[in-house]
Amino acid sequence: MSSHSSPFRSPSLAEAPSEAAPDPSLLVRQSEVVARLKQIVEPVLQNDIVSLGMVRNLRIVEDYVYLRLYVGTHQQELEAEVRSRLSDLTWCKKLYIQLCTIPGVKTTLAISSGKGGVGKSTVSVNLAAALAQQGAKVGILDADVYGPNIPQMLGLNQTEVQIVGTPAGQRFIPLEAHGIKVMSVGLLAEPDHPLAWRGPVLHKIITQFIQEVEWGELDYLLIDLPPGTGDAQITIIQESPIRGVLLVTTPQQVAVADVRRSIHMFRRVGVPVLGIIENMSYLVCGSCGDRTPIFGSGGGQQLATELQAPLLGEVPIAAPICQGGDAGQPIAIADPNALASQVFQQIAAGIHQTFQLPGMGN
Ligand SMILES: Nc1ncnc2c1ncn2[C@@H]1O[C@H](COP(=O)(O)OP(=O)(O)OP(=O)(O)O)[C@@H](O)[C@H]1O
Repeated sequence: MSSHSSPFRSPSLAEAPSEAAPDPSLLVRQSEVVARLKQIVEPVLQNDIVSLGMVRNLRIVEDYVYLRLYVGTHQQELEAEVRSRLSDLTWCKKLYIQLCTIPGVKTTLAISSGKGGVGKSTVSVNLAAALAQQGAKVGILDADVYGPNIPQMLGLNQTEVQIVGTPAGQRFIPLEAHGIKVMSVGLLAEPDHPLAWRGPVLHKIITQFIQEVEWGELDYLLIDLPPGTGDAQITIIQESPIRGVLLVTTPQQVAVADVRRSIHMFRRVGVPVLGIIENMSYLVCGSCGDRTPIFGSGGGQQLATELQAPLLGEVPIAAPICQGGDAGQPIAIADPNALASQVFQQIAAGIHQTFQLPGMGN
């Protein structure tokens, strides 16, 4: 990950402006606030919290400053630092900071794709497995409301979700398979009934998912997003402290065009794009080992170059990957020496290197 240009860049912090022309004095105030926030450096990534997408929804209304601070559970002291940095703004009468965190979770990453069927869930479970094999505590939140198939891919399709009462309210207890904790929208649906949630119901269920799962302590939570750039994706992105997104694509031009749209959406809302994973990149010949790019070649690399997002790995197309998904045994676990498993291990190692979580032997 480190060999490419940084995925962390300054987003536009303000919410979409209203129709009316912006008040020039508020713009001055906004730039004063942003300048101060940009002085706060996150120690591991060595970048400022604005460029890292940790501050979003900045709003200034007269003498009030409102912002959302997106942090991991080990970074909550940043709130005090933000308060202290903004304390000398003489005009600021009140500072509202909404801390956006998931209890117990250090680093939340999203797995996204521009379109369905490119292997986003396959990548999520195998990457989770590879991270767990490298010693991390990992969970997957399957938020793909249109096709929640993570439980099946981990062999959990017939399992019921437990709900417990806690002093903070009711909580879902995640399931566990292969050492990975799992919560899925699919586990709440009747078997064989489509999830037809819309609008406010969808928003409420997603928000509940993010806030009401008893994860315990996790180094990484991978959120499997629905494909595309619709309401469901935006809600999840707004409600969760996503530190970065991994975009899955296949080499075809149609898939690549959709990923391009997704990348623009993430950057617009200020979520860093950590990189691209190209799936079904090539078929390896069983006898001679030659690689055939059956869906075309170079799509992932082309995007990486054009959009300055690193190409993190190229996963081959192989029957055992599909069979492993159907059988609830991800290839990274069933056959750690397979070429695809090695690609997932490399991507997982890059993630560890980037986030260097405390308590993980760094
Ligand atoms: N590299 C691969 N080699 C062989 N089969 C694969 C590979 N990647 C994914 N598949 C298979 O392709 C199908 C679609 O994969 P998957 O469900 O992971 O895609 P998805 O992007 O999550 O789809 P959706 O968003 O529509 O749920 C599955 O049957 C899966 O096993």
